[in-house]
Amino acid sequence: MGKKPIASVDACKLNKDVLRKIPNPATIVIFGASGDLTERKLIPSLFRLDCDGLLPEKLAVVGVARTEMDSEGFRKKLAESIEIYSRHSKDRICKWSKFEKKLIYHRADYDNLEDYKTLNRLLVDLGKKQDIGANCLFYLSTPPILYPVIVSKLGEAGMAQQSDEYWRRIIIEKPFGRDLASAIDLNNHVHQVFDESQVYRIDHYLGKETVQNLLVFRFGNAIFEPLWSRNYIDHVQITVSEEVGLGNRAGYYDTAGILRDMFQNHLLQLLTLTAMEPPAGFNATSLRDEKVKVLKAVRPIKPEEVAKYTVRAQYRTYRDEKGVVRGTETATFAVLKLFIDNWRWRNVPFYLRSGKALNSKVTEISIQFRHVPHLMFPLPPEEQLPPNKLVLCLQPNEGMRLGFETKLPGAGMKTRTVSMDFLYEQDFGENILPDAYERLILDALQGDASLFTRSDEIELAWKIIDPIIQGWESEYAPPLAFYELGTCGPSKADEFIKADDRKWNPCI
Ligand SMILES: NC(=O)C1=CN([C@@H]2O[C@H](COP(=O)(O)OP(=O)(O)OC[C@H]3O[C@@H](n4cnc5c(N)ncnc54)[C@H](OP(=O)(O)O)[C@@H]3O)[C@@H](O)[C@H]2O)C=CC1
Ligand SMILES: O=C1O[C@H](COP(=O)(O)O)[C@@H](O)[C@H](O)[C@H]1O
Repeated sequence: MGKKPIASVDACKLNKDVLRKIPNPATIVIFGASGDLTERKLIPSLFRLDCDGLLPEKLAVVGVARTEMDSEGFRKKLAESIEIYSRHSKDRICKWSKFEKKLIYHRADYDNLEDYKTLNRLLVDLGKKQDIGANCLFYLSTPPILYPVIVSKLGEAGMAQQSDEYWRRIIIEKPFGRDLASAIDLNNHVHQVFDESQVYRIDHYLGKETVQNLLVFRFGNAIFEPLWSRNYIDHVQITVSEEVGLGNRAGYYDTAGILRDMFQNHLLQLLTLTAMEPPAGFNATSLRDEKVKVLKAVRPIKPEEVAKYTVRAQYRTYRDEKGVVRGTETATFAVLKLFIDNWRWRNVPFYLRSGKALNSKVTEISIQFRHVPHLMFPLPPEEQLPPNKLVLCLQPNEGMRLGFETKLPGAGMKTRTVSMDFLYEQDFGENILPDAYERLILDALQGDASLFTRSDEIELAWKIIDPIIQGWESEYAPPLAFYELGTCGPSKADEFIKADDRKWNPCI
């Protein structure tokens, strides 16, 4: 269509302008600072925000972990990872020397109160000497088993308390609990120390630009919303396919599996944003209230129904991976068929599908419309025109595609499916999309919890997932299917949707 891309320099400016509201001076304290997430996501995101001038001048980042290291060692380790992982490393590496001065390492044992008191003295010192003040964002980036003890010690050391002059906030990484009971426990635990308004439960999918664009697409345009219901939509497919396998996360993954790792959080979040009613305003309460209504309306799959509504599978070599329990039944691929029992979505199936070690990395939401009610064009008996399809691609080719029928030129009335496409890269330039963590850390510093999950959302999501896990661990479980690495998943998944006279959008 020969779209003219906006020059990427303008796109960068556009992006910065949208986000530009520099937070007040603050210290960010990362627990688990010697770990993978800190190195791969958190520090690179903070660095990029700093490069883009979106962080306050007066800022300190204190990394806390048990590993013996000093601040120099911490900076050196991260500098190496910045070179490897940062998308803009070559252009920006000179800025690193300025940024790294903000990084401080504090060795601590997570259960030692004395270490927290020393940490507190360090924060007070930084606050005074560098004029940062007392605003503090704690980031829990340790294995989840450590969350309760860290929260308790922060409370005991008096570090969670805020005042009219300064704020204290805490970001808690996923997974938030491993079932409903443990999530409630963790919520209760956290609420003994922090008020809900101080708590930011992160689901990095909500920080993805294209996920937020789903809101603009639905509620910033008048033409799609009237079609967005059972009256026009036949079914919805939400797919998160990954090429990566287990990596070095066996300890966590083998006890979690795909439902806890991906469905309880990311896939259900995508479902809520796709299905929710228009919120009255773009603020944390309105958005979260609407998402909660969707989760409440999801028809639970009972343990005895799992064979009817789910597929579970494992990639062929999973059991040979290091750290995996021999003969484990942990699923690395799943399909769920969910229904939302409300006026808008009654009897519209939402097929949720995700898996590891597949043939491509794709995240997309595919809205499949109904067939035309009456076909006036001559077609052989039993044949139908393909229905319209709207695909929202969240990664990697971020954009949207609307498929519709056109007449093939020439004699007769033959048709072909064509599409209208929007690609971020084409309209806004390359490398325009910030990493999800950039957006979310910035939001937390600014006190905007809209893109974080509330305690009731987390608990409702577990209420949907728990009975399925129970069913999978019971006599009602569908047989575990197997699939080869680098394929589209098990044939069982194809049979599952075919039984409903539908087929998967051919993305994976
Ligand atoms: N990595 C990722 O891509 C993602 C991670 N997450 C979540 O973020 C959190 C952090 O992830 P990640 O960085 O990968 O985790 P790591 O396994 O790398 O752990 C982070 C740090 O925690 C400390 N630690 C690890 N195990 C123990 C233990 N048994 N007892 C005490 N301390 C321990 C270690 O530091 P030290 O020994 O120095 O104290 C380690 O460097 C997790 O909750 C994870 O689920 C969420 C989404 C993606
Ligand atoms: O939270 C997680 O997400 C990643 C996938 O995230 P993406 O941004 O790369 O789509 C997944 O690999 C991991 O297992 C899970 O814990």
